[in-house]
Amino acid sequence: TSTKTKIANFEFDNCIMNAAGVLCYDKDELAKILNSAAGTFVTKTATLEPREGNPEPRYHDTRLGSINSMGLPNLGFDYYLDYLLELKKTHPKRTFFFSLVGMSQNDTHTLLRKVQESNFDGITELNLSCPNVPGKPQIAYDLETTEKLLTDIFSYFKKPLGIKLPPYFDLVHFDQAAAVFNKFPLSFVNCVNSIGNGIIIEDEKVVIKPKNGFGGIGGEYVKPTALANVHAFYQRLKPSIQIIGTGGILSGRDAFEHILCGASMVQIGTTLHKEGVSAFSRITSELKEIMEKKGYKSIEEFKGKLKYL
Ligand SMILES: C=Cc1c(C(=O)O)[nH]c(=O)[nH]c1=O
Repeated sequence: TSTKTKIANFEFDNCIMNAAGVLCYDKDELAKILNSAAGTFVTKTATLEPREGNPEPRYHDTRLGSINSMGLPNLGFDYYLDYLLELKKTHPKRTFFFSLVGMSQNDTHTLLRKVQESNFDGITELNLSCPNVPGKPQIAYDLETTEKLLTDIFSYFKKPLGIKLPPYFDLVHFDQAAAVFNKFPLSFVNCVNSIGNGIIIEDEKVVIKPKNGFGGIGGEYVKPTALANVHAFYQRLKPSIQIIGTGGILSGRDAFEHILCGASMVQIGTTLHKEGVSAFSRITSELKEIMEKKGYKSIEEFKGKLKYL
């Protein structure tokens, strides 16, 4: 039984990895994932210049998940590119994900042109769904802007590229979004980013400082929405655009459900933040156990095979 997978024609020994933003801020954190049971890693979403992010407290775990309004703190594009190029020398056979977004469309083009011209030969994940930069709407909720951005990007960007999406909640929005994405040579869509702008309260107070306590929700709260987005896009997108499933994965069972809905790779966020990298080996062995019980030798045998009543 193997949990190996392929994304953009790259092979990974394991279809389980981290979600951008969790345990991927610097080289030390990324090295922990590199040396864990995870199949690969994605960096914290990088912007052109380093960012401090929002005032703390800006992350809070709850029994059922998490809330965050980090505000895109990161060490800047060059830091992550340098590390990724270093890894080409020390780990030439491995493929990694580089998450990025500009604070403006121009910045996004500057970043992607830098990637295009660099020796980075992994996979780029363009984050179209950060819910926590005050004054900046989530790009992917504006399909006209998204289409224009992708049109411009694919006029010069020729390396593997996927997009990180916010959750959609309306079947017509799935149709409209899929119609846009199907126009482009995307390697994947990653569903879903945190559910934007929830509130968690303890006693009479919010638990995070930014935005009067409004923040992105992750964990058990979001699995039904994550599974629906994975499956909706799996049903609607052309086969060349794969699905990465993110959201509410605490166990091998949850990973199994994401793959059943059509995911070719699954990403762990809140659970990784709570448990650390041992979550990767635990979830992988739980998934393998389920596959063995059901007689599945590879994830291809049940990927997308969700049954209807
Ligand atoms: C990249 C910004 C994001 C952040 C953040 O840095 O606040 N939090 C999320 O839950 N998702 C994001 O995409």
